[in-house]
Amino acid sequence: MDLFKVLGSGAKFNKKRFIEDIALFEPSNKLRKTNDTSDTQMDIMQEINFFHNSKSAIVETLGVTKDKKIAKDVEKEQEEENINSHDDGSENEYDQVEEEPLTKDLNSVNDVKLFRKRHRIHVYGTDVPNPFSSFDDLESKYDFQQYICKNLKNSAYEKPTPIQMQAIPIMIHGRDLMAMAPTGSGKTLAYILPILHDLKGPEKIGYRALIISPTRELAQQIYREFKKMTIGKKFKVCMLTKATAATQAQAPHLREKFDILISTPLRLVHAIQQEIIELKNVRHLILDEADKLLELGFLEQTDEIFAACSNIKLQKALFSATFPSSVETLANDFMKDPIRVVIGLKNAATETIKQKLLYVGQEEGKLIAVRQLIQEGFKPPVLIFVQSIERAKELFHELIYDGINVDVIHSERTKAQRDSIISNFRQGKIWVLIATELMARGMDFKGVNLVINYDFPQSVQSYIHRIGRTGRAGRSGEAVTYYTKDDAPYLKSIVNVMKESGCEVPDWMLQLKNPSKESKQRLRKKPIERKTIDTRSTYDIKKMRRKKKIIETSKRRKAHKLVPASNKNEDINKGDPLYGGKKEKKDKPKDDNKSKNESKSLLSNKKVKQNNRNNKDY
Ligand SMILES: Nc1ncnc2c1ncn2[C@@H]1O[C@H](COP(=O)(O)OP(=O)(O)OP(=O)(O)O)[C@@H](O)[C@H]1O
Repeated sequence: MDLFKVLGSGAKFNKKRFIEDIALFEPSNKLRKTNDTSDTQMDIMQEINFFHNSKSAIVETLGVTKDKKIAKDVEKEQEEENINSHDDGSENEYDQVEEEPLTKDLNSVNDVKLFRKRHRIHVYGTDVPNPFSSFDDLESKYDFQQYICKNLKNSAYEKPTPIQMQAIPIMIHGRDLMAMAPTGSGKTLAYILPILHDLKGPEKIGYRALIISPTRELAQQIYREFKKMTIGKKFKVCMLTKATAATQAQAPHLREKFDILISTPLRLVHAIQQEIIELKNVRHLILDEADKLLELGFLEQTDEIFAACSNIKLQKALFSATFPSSVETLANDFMKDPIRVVIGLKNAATETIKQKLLYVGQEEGKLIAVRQLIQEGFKPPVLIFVQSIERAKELFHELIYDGINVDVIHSERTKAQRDSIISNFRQGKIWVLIATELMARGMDFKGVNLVINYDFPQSVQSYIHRIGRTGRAGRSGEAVTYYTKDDAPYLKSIVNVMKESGCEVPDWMLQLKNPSKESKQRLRKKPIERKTIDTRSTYDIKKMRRKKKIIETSKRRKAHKLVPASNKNEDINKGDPLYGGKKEKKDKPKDDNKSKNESKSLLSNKKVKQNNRNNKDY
């Protein structure tokens, strides 16, 4: 078999020119056919069918209709469906058999065990409350208020997703929770519903629930979800912005009117330090994208927020699609008798995403591959991830002349620009959106068909979250990751994720060496240096560079006075509008009620510091 054909599918390359690169990837033993059969994929897909799609839909998702065995299975399934369907419109037997445990009360230990197994719910901890199986249970078993059930019905969600089935009862029972579930599997609703149930109604005693998100864009999305779910109840939900903080600073009496607060860490810390926000009544503290918020760069701020939440009855819940083991250890340290829930496999990609790795030779090959895709025709919307703001701008300047509706989003764009881009992308006005890591976490763009990792991701976690912008809520999606010979040492990390999520991976890739811990850490700290994305003449490039250098030097001079050194390279941090602002003098908030247990600082813990230094999973 021609190895280069395998490596270069999707882009045209000069084989002679890349002869050295080919040698780089050629394994010593002969290529063998992949071991991954479509059967295995099908089994996995059926097991993780969170949104209860039919078998034929799964086949469509996998794109394996040509596989004879599966095609036969589908045919059989359809035949069975036809046989079992009744003219009177009653449910067919096939559905009843499949759905039996879903509609049954989960009374016995065995029922619960079977139910969890079927939905790939893994629980760790003591006295774990039973999951629930249908949204009707919320009203009948847990006494949820009418308005919540009505809003749920209006959202047209038929059934809870596995994370909702298990996380909601845990939160209702007041337990601390660490919840890990795939991207796009409904984690937001899994914490919104129990919070609303517990708060009952507006109380005018100040914030009682606090949700922290690493980016302003995700915070806005969460805010919208809360607004949707609180229709019919006069809850006051606040998204902390410069404007809302200023209003509350000027009119302290307004603060008590609010019930729920959503914020990015920096914005909130700023408000705490200025004594604009009181968190002593907060009963629910949620960290969305918790592993990001517990990483160095955010940890200091998260710690300060924890310290300000002084209520002894504080319930802490962490949600993410990924939890490196170091973060899990840290979380275990500050949570009280927590329950850990894992849906499916730990740190895995969503299985409805068809993942591909594409060898592009040199940097220039990436642009060729993108242009080829454009020429061949693609199905928008498409998200393209690059590793830096600079490269996002460069790629944008290249693609703007390609006759497609393309835009670029990163933290250097104004808030108004970012809001308008997100809205236009959602409405389909932008076909291709070039983005930095800022967009990788939590953003719910329902119809994204394709994610392109133009630049190889700096960690497995980044890969999982980036590609997780497609294939959401049970939909299918595609993700392509371009790689050059510089990325080759890290390839195996992504191959492992692909393999685990049931994607076909050629045998030679499976035989690659895993990158060392040290090299993974190095990559995480600093991206690979790459050639500028530019097809202009050398003369033009030099001229531009000179101009840019002058502008940058002047900018740097100004910024140096303002930006805290620790945050300079964190694009995701810049998502917080406070980023780049003057760092406030740190006065810990005064908290007379603070219990010994609750005031334990995350940073004062030696083990925590060590864990953060040895972030092993990257
Ligand atoms: N029970 C449900 N049935 C169908 N769709 C649902 C259900 N619950 C939530 N959704 C939808 O699924 C989509 C993904 O939800 P959400 O954004 O909460 O995912 P997530 O798990 O937080 O993903 P990420 O890890 O990327 O942040 C949303 O569009 C949401 O409206």
